[in-house]
Amino acid sequence: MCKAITPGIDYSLYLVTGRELLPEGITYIESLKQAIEGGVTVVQVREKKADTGEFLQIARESKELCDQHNIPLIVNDRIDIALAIRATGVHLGQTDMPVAVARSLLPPDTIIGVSCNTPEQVEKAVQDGADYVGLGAVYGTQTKDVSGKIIGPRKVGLRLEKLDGTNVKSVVIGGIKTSNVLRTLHVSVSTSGRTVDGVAVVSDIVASKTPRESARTLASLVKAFKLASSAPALARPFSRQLSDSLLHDAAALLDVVRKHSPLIHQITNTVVTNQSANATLALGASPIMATSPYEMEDLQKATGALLINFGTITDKEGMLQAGKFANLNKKPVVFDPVGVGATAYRRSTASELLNTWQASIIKGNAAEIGALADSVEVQAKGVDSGGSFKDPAAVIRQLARKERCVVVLSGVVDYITNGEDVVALHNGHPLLGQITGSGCMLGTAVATFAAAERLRTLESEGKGADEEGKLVSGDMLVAAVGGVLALTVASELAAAREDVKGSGTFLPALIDELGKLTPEVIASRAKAEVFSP
Ligand SMILES: Cc1ncc(COP(=O)(O)OP(=O)(O)O)c(N)n1
Ligand SMILES: Cc1ncsc1CCOP(=O)(O)O
Repeated sequence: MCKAITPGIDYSLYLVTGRELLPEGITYIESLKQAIEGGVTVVQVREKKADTGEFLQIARESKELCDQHNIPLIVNDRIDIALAIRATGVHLGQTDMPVAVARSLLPPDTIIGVSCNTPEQVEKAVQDGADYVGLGAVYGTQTKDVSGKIIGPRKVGLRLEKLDGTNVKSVVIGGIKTSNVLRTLHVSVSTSGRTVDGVAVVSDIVASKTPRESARTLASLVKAFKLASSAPALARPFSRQLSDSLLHDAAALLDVVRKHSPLIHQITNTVVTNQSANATLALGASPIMATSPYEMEDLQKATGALLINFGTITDKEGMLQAGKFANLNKKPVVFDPVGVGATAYRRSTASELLNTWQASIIKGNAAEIGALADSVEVQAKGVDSGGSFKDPAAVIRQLARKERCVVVLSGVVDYITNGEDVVALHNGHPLLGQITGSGCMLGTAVATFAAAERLRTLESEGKGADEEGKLVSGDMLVAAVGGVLALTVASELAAAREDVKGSGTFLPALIDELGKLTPEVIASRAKAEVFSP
């Protein structure tokens, strides 16, 4: 449909009003004024209970205030009110007036936004000529009944894909707040790399006693995210020489581990807890194996990184809380979805965990990675993997893009990707496959190196201007390469020892060799191949 060119609205922080949520002691207009002063970039007047006269009055007052601050005003549902106050736009739901009818009634340059819950609704909104779409509900919320309509942050990208090749803008809505806005923006990306233009918020601003500060915090996080994501991507075009520098950087992290001895918080399975804690100590870090949800808020302030391994899922609430607070404190989160393909409960738990927090690195064997990537090529045998992929690089790249994190595929050859470059590591000894928990120790080593990489970045580069907009500092590809090399190189050294006669003597020797490793030994023994897309 042919329509006027969209004037440049800044959708970064889109306030949807909600008078019923105002705290005692603050008027609607005062709250709106403070929100605008705090950095709201567009306002929608949403009145679900007011009669026409009252709605008109509120809309008029809102328009006057918005005009004073040069902020566009959108009216929810009501074309007549939008016309009466000469609003910048209207926002229409799926059961409201069709876009074409609204457009025929409104001045030609009026902005029309449409609520979309499904990808098909986005497709239709585009065809109908919407200027922007409100995608939601992303999370549950008390502000509106969204039962049966919660998308989850990891599914926003599927809706954004429908905007490819168009100039239609998008905001996410539903349960967005200061504590989840960075994670929501980070994961709301289509496979083509399209991100949302802004976040729409009701309660986190309107129900606040200090709406100016609430809006300021949200606005600053959205701005910081945009700054961080517009920074040039990893400036490490791969060549043989650069792969050497990657290996060197990865190996050097061992010295950072030994210097800082970061606390590595591990919620892991009962089979391997002790051995993973010993591996952490041997590398030079400090293990803490706490599982209670009640201590996660405090703990994540002190940790260097978090490992969540759900081999025996007895403490799901602890896993949910730990990851949430690790994200809030910008600590790396390594997820080891042990046996995820084996049961429906594991699959739904993995989904719940990944919807609640952002993993920095996902590590799994072929069956686990296959299950998360929705591939049926490799099947699980209990928690073990029953084979390998024809094109492992393609599978992990796709998963890394979908989950917006680094992915480690463990096996005879270990593959690691950030969604673009893939590193294949050919280190390791077959005895690793003959002891229980070697995969879990790999997760421990990766988490330890992730903590070191974060510390190295903060130490060497300080808090860069774009740091506020990132979920975690540092290059998690380098961290994952370092962690995998540490364990696999140590396994080769352990297996070569004369006192190692089989898997029984191999495990203590492995712990010893982890303790004796040096960055030089890791770098000199690393056998790596790097593939760029
Ligand atoms: C920006 C934005 N997105 C979605 C909505 C929801 O609109 P709708 O589906 O029409 O539901 P109500 O808001 O009318 O209850 C919105 N208002 N704004
Ligand atoms: C209007 C609307 N549409 C989908 S969710 C929602 C309410 C969002 O409110 P909050 O930001 O308080 O979760």
